[in-house]
Amino acid sequence: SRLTEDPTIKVLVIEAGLLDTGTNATVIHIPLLSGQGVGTEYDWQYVTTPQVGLNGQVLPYPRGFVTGGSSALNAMVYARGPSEDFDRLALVSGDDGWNWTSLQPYILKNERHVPDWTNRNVEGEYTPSVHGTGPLMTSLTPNQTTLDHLVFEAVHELGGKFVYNQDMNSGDGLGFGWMQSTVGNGARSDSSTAFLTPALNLRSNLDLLLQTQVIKVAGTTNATDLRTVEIAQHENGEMVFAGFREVILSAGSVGTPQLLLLSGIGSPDDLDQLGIEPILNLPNVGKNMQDQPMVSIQYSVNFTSPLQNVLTNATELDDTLAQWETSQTGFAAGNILNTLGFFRLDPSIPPLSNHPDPSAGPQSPHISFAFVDSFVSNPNQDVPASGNWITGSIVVQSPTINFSDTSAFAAHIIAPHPDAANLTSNEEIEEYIRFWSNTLKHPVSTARISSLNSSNGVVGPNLCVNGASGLRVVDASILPYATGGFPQAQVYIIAERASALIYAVSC
Ligand SMILES: Cc1cc2nc3c(=O)[nH]c(=O)nc-3n(C[C@H](O)[C@H](O)[C@H](O)COP(=O)(O)OP(=O)(O)OC[C@H]3O[C@@H](n4cnc5c(N)ncnc54)[C@H](O)[C@@H]3O)c2cc1C
Repeated sequence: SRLTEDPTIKVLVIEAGLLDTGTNATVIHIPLLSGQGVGTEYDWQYVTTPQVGLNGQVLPYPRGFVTGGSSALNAMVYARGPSEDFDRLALVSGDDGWNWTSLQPYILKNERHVPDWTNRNVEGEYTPSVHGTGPLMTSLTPNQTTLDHLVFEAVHELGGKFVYNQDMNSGDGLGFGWMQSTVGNGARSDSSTAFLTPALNLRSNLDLLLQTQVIKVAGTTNATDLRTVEIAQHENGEMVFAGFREVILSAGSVGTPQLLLLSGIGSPDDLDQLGIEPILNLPNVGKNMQDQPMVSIQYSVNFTSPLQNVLTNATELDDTLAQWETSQTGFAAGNILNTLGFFRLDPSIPPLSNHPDPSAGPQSPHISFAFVDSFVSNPNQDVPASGNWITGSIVVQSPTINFSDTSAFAAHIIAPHPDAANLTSNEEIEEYIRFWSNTLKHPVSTARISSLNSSNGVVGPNLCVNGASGLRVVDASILPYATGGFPQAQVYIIAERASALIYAVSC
C-alpha cells in the first residue's frame, strides 16, 4: 500500500491463500469469533514436530492462508511491547533508526485508536497521545464485565509489581491494563482491510495474484542477483516472472525461511541433505526460532458471564451474530479478551537466578497473562458441560496463584478446574505446564536481523538479504528476539519503516 502511493512504482502481491471476502470469511471479520479461523480453509494448518519440552506433544501451528496473513487469524491483541524491545533491535542491527524514539513517526503513521461501537467514555483507559493517524484501527472493549473489574480490584489489592498501566502501547511495557484490539467499526482491522484492500480499490499500480504459491526466488544472469520469482497456481503449473526491481519476502516466520532454503540460501549442509544447490551460505536461515508458550488454568466461579451465555446458548449466539450481520454492533463486535498484564519474574529465584535475563531490559516483561470470562481449554482438554468458568492464561509461568488468593477473587472463585486442583509443589506445577501448554503462535527470528559486519544474521539493517542483491525480507522473521509485547504491532511498525527504506535504499 505504501509503495503504491508513488504512481511510478508498480507492485505485484503474490499470495498463496484465499481472498478474505465471501460468506465463510465472516469468521475472520467478526471479533467475537476471533480464533475460529484457525483450522479452516484460511489456515495453512501446519503442525509442530514432537516438542521435547512438552512431553513429546505435537501441537497445531496455524498460519494465515489468506490476504492479511496471520493478522486475519490472530487474537487481535495490539501491544507494541516495551520501548526497550526496539532499542535492542537498534543495538542488534547497529542502526539507530530502529530505536523507539526514531521509530515514532512510523508508529504513529500506521495505527489509530478509534471508539468502540458503543462510543462509551474511555477516559483513563488509554492515552490518546501515544496513538496516531494510520489505517490500522485499534479500540478498547465495548463489553466490560464483572471479571474485568475483579482483575483491577486484585491488581489494586496486590500492589507492588501489579501496577495499573494506562496504555501498554506507550513504550511502558509493564503492568495490567485494558487491552487494545485491532477492531474498528465493529470488525477486525488487519493488514488486508487496513492496507491491501483499500490500495487495490484505489490504485492501478497494485496487482494481486491469489492462490499462487511462490516456489523460489532466483537469479537470471548472476546467481545471487535475485529478482526473478518462480510461482505455481497448481501442481505442475510453474511459471517464471523475471525482472523485478526488487523481490520482498513477507511470507512470515515459517514461509520466509522455507522460501530462502528452496532458493538455495541457508546452511550448505542443510541444503545438500534436501538436494538443493546452495547459492548463498547463510547458516541462520530457519534457525533461532523463538515462540511464546502459554498455559491456562480455569476456575469455576459464582457469577455468570455474558460471553459464556453467548457461547453456550445457540439462540443467543444466533441473535448476536444476526445483529452483527445487520449493523456490525452488539456483543459480537468486541474481542473476547478485555485486559492484559505484563510482569517481571523475581530475579532471586530460578530460572532468573541461574540464567541470564532474557528480557530486553529492566522495564521489560518475562511473563504476561490475560483472563477470559469463559472456559478456554488447553490443547486436548475437554470443555465442561456445565458451570460458570473463568480462565487465566499465563505465558511462561504462573503467578495466578497470587491472583486467586486476593479477596477480590476469593469471594467469587468456587474451585480450580480438577486438572489444576492439586498444584502445590514445583514438580506438580511443572508437570501441569508440560502436559497442557500451547503456543501463542508468535514465531520470530528465523531470518533474523543483524549488523552489517555480523555473520549471525540473515538480513542487514536495511532488511536486505546478506550477500544477495535484489532481495529483502519484511515480516516477523527478521525480529531478533521474541517480543515483550505481542508481535503484530511490531510487524506493522517494521513494515512502515521498511517502506521508507525501500524508497531510500535499493537492495
Ligand atoms: C492463531 C493466531 C493468534 C495470534 N494472536 C496474536 C495476537 O493476538 N496479537 C499479535 O500481536 N499477534 C498474534 N499472532 C501473531 C501475528 O498474527 C503474527 O506475528 C503476524 O501476523 C506475522 O506477520 P507476518 O507478516 O510475519 O506473517 P503472516 O501474517 O503469517 O503472513 C504471511 C503471508 O505469506 C503468505 N505466504 C506464505 N508462504 C507463501 C508462499 N510460498 N507463496 C505465497 N504466499 C505465501 C501467507 O499465506 C500469508 O498470507 C497470532 C497468530 C496466530 C496464527
